[in-house]
Amino acid sequence: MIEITNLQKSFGGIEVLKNINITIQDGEIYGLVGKSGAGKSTLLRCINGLETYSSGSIKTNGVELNSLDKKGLRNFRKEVAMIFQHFPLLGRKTVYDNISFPMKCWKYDKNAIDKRVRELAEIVGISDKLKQKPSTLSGGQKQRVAIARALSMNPKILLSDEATSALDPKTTTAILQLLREINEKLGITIVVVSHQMEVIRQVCQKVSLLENGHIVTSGKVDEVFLNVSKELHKFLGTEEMFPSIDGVNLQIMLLENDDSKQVLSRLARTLDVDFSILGGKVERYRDKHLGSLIINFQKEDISKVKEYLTDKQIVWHSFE
Ligand SMILES: Nc1ncnc2c1ncn2[C@@H]1O[C@H](COP(=O)(O)OP(=O)(O)OP(=O)(O)O)[C@@H](O)[C@H]1O
Repeated sequence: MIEITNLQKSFGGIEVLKNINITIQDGEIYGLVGKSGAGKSTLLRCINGLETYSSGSIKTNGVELNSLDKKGLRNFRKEVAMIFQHFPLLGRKTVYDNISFPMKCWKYDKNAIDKRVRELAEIVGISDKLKQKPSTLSGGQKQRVAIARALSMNPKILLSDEATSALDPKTTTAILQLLREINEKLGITIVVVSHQMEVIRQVCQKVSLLENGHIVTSGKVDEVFLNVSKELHKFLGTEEMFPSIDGVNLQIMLLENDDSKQVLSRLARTLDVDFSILGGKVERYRDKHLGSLIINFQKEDISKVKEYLTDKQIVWHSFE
C-alpha cells in the first residue's frame, strides 16, 4: 500500500505539490490526471524516491521514504519500476540485452537472467524480437521492451509516466491492455500518470485529478465521471460544450441498466414534455460502458423533470 499524507514539495520556494493525500491499495491501478505542469511527474518521482519532499509523508508498505538511507533507497527502487513516454532504451544493445540490463547490474546468475528475459518477452509479446536493436522496432514494441525491462527485478509497484503519450490510439489501447494483464497476472500495483482522461478511463480503477499542485477531485473512476465536478468539466474542456439556447440544459447519465436506457421516452410520455437532444456520448470505463446525454428542456418543465429523474434514481447535472 502507498499512503501519501499531507505531502508538500517546493522547488526553490515555489510550492508544486500542496497537501496531497492519496491511498493506493495493493494490486490497484491508480490514475493521476491533470494538465501539463499540474505536478503529476513530481508526485510520481516522490513516490519512487527520486525526489525528496518538504513535509508530509509517503509510506510504501509501512516504510517512510524520507527515512531510508542510500542503501535502503537503492533496495526500495528494486521494488518500484518506472516506464516513460520516450522509452529510454539502449540503442546499441539488442532487445535481449536491454531487458537483461538491470539483472546484469545486480549480478544475477546468467541462466536465471536468460530464463527471466524469455519469460518477460513472452508476457509482453516480443519473443520474436530479442535479437533486434530498438531502432528496428515500432513505438509500441519499444514500449513493450521498456515494460519487460521494468518488470525484470520483480517490482511490486510500476509507475507509468505518460507511457502511451507518444503512441497512436490503437497502440495506446494495446499497451493499456498489457498493463492491465500485468496487474491481474502478476498482482503489481500500477500508478498511471496521464494528461488524457481517456487513458485513465480505459485502465484505472481510481483517479485523482491534479490542478496546480493539489488534488481537486478523487475517487473511483466511474463515480468521478458520474458526479462530474466543476473542476473535471474545466479539465475536460466540457464546461462550455452546452450551447446557450432558451430553456435549461440537463446532462443525464446513462448506466448499463434498463432503467436508464429508456429514461427519455418514459419521461416524455409520463410528463408530456418536449425536449431537444443537444449531444451525447458513450465511453468505456474498463469493463463498463457509461454514457451521457445533454438535453434541453423548457424552463416551465424543469422542476418536474428533475423530480422525475431523481425519483427514478437517474443521475443528472444541471447547467443553469
Ligand atoms: N527540477 C525542477 N526544478 C524546478 N521546478 C520544477 C522541477 N521539476 C518540475 N518543476 C516544476 O514543478 C511543476 C510541476 O511539474 P511536473 O513536471 O510535475 O508537472 P506535470 O503535471 O508532470 O507536467 P507534464 O505533464 O508537462 O510533465 C511545474 O511548474 C514545473 O515547472
